[in-house]
Amino acid sequence: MILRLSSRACVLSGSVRLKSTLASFFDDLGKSGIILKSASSGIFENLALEDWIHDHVDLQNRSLLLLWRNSPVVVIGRHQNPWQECNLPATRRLGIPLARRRSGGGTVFHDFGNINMTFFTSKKKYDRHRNLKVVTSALKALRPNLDVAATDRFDILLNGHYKISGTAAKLGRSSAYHHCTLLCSVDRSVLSSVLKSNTAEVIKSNATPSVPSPVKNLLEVDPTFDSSTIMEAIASQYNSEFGFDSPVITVDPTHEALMPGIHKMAHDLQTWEWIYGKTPKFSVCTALVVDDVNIKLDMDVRNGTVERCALEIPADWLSPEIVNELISTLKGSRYCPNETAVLVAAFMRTRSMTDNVAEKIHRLCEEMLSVM
Ligand SMILES: Nc1ncnc2c1ncn2[C@@H]1O[C@H](COP(=O)(O)OC(=O)CCCC[C@@H]2CCSS2)[C@@H](O)[C@H]1O
Repeated sequence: MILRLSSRACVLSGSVRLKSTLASFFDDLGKSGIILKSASSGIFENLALEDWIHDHVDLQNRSLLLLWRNSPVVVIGRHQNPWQECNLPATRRLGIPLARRRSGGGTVFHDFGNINMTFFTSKKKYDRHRNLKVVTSALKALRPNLDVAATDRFDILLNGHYKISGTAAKLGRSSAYHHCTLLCSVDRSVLSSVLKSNTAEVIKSNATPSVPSPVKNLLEVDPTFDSSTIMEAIASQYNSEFGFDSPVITVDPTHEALMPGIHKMAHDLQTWEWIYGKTPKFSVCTALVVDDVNIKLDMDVRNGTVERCALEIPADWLSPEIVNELISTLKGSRYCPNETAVLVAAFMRTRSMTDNVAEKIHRLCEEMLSVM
């Protein structure tokens, strides 16, 4: 393992034969506080890095701060419903991925203008107020007149009104992490368009709802700010708040030899079963209008899969036999536009039907896909 160390920063890389994993490297380093910066801007790699640290690093005798940034992505909380929280057709159109994290809480948008910080500690030392104090003090050290303060729900507000940081946490048996965002120069128009659900009013569920707030970027109040300087200030404030003297160590979360098992962790976070399938049970009830005909769609979705489906369609528009066959096709399928479109296309190919009926089913299917 190579450790390139300058006065305030170092890079870990594995271009020579590795003798140890990241966890044993930390043990050898013997420091009680460590600051890492991820070399990746991929959300799944970065969430996997959090998981890996949480599962493999000894956090009873050390604390660790991870700094990271992502390319554009919507990140939902562990117990949320993506159809309720974001505009999935808009995210697909814009090519913005959706990720489900392991911590609770609400939905946020990230891009390169957003900094993420993860504070890992033992459960005993878990202290969100103190961590947020690191962030607000770092900002005040850079701009003494800046009005930033943490709230009782662990947001950080700018000028008492605009949210610049949101918090979530995961508490394990003996260790914990608190992670938070910091809005420096995020594209706010993309943020608001992807976080505005197109289907929230047709969904009923007990999933955790987000708490929307007016947001602002730090660079909107001071264009001379830049996110690298802010990250450095947070690192240095972390050292002084907790009495550590760690340099910022850059770590590459794709490095399997350094972090055995991390590839699988990143893979698991990208599966449909995790991102959509972990959605708490929900129902969809909506009125669709096809050819001026009113159709009621009523579904129960469990593990992201259609468990019950009812379609109320006038018998003189589509025969009850064909409607029942269509319902049986949808039952057990993923609540997902691609899978539904493929299943309905196969249904139409394998049944003999007039062109007129095929066109009606096609238009009905288009309407159903618009709520998925
Ligand atoms: N990036 C970012 N930062 C701060 N606030 C945001 C952001 N994106 C959206 N929002 C606003 O917060 C609410 C949701 O607030 P809510 O309080 O419901 O949720 C959160 O704050 C969760 C923060 C999760 C932090 C994790 C850290 C690493 S991975 S994600 C949303 O509707 C917007 O109004």
